[in-house]
Order: sequence, then C-alpha cells, then structure tokens
Amino acid sequence: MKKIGYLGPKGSFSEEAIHLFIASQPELNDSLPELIAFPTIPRLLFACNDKEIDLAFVPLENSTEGQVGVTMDTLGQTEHLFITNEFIHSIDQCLLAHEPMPLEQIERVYSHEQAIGQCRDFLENHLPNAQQITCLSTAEATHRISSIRENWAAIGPRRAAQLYNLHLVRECIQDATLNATRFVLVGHSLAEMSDGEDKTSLLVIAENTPGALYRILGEFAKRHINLSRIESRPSKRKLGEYVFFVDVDGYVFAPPIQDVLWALKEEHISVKLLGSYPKAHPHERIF
Ligand SMILES: O=C(O)C(=O)C[C@]1(C(=O)O)C=C[C@@H](O)C=C1
Repeated sequence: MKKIGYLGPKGSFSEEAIHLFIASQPELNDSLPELIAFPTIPRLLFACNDKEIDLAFVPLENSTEGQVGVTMDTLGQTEHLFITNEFIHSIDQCLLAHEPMPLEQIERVYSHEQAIGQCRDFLENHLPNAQQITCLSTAEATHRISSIRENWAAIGPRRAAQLYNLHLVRECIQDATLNATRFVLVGHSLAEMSDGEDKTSLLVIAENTPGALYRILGEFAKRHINLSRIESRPSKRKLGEYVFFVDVDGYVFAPPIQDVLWALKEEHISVKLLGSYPKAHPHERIF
C-alpha cells in the first residue's frame, strides 16, 4: 500500500483535496493509499525525500493569495523529488466558532497564513479588532479553538466544522468568489509522458547580471515554448538575489525543451528539473 503524506491534521484543505485527487485517479483507486498527516510542509517533503513515505501532496499556489513560498523553497532544497501530478481545488473559507455569535463579539481569529491572506478584506471590514493568530494549518486552527470555550473563531473548510464540532458562523468569506489552490503530488521518479498535454516545472538559478533573465526567457521564446508561470523566490544567499520557478508547456524530453536545457547549460545557467506531468484542466467553476 502506497503511503501519501499531506498537511494535516484531518479536516485541512489538503486532506479534502487529496481525497478528491485520489478519486480522480483510477490507478490509485484500485489499492487505496494510506494517508499520513504531517504538521508542516518541510517535514512532509523531507519525509518524502528520505523515502519514509512514497508521495507527498502539497499546496503550491492560490489564485487569490499567490505562491506558497514554503513549498517552493523546500522543493528547491530537496534532491530526490519530482512533481508527478497537479490538482486544482476550489477553496471556500468559512468562519467557525463554538456557537452562533455576532461578529463584533469575536476577539481572536485563528488560521493558516494563506487562509488569513485569502480573507484579508473580510477581516479588515468585519473583524477589524480581532487579534489574528497564525497556525500551522486551517485544521490545526480549528482543532485549537475546539477545546476552549472562548469568543474565538477559526477560518477553515466547511468540513472542519463537523469534524471539530463547531458552528458555521459565515461561509465563503474569501475575498475572491472564485478561489482555488493548485496542489502538486511529489514522488521519487519522473512521470512518464502522458497521452494529453504535459507541462514541465523548472527551477532556474540566474546570476544577478544585466539581461540574465532576458537571456533565459529568450531561449524559450526562440523555440516557441509557452511559459505558463514564472515566479521568483529569494535565493537566501544575499539580498536582491533570486531563483526563478518556471512552468513551460511540453514534456521535458521534447526536443525544443531539451534544446533550451542545453543552451542554458552552455551559458552556465543552472537549472533543476522539478518535474514533468499532465496539465490539469480545472472545471470552469474554478476559473
Ligand atoms: O491549512 C490548510 O488547510 C492547508 O491545507 C494549507 C493551505 C495552503 O497552504 O495553501 C491549502 C489550501 C488553502 O489555500 C489554504 C491553506
């Protein structure tokens, strides 16, 4: 039985998404994997890197709040991991508390930083005086308030209300109605080319010199390779130095992508392959 790790505890958006992802994958449905909750994303990804688990399921970016930096940074640090699938899950944030209560009475709001970021306008407009407390996940926030009878609330998934015996004070409190998170499944080997459209994720380490990014992008443009995402993260070596996460259309062994990788190597630009995997086509309700 395959072991898949996710950001827990039970009731997190990650858990909700992994169940839907498994249901969408006939080959995983034949022998259901064992799901293991981890308290943090680095612990989860390093457990996979060290082969304690077969696969890790992690959030990578959200349509409202943007990149999940900790996932990107940890993928950059691990050595034996490849993204093998992506899965887009629609996210509805709910405000949960012990009992129905007027918003003015709520003194504290607990949640994961991504969830707090997705509800920034709601918090500013409706709970301007509530203290915001960041937790390791939305489910951890929900679990924390469930054992203490105070005027505290948590932001998290609808299902967490049932699991932790809480009341739904408000639903869909995120700032953008269409709110979705892209999760990726990460494993130990490169996925094979699919029957449909694939994409390739690369981590490119550019020098801080004039035109460095221009030259990198030029290699893709020359070969008509479509870039679907480019994001920077600090290199963590010095202020103002960045690494770039680039997603391009196509499977990594397709000749034009191989040509780009050779060209970048010749220019001494270092590139780490993060994976090649089937492109997700989310339902139009999501985007
Ligand atoms: O805290 C959770 O419930 C998670 O699964 C993490 C996470 C994230 O880091 O993006 C997942 C989806 C939502 O965007 C909010 C939080």
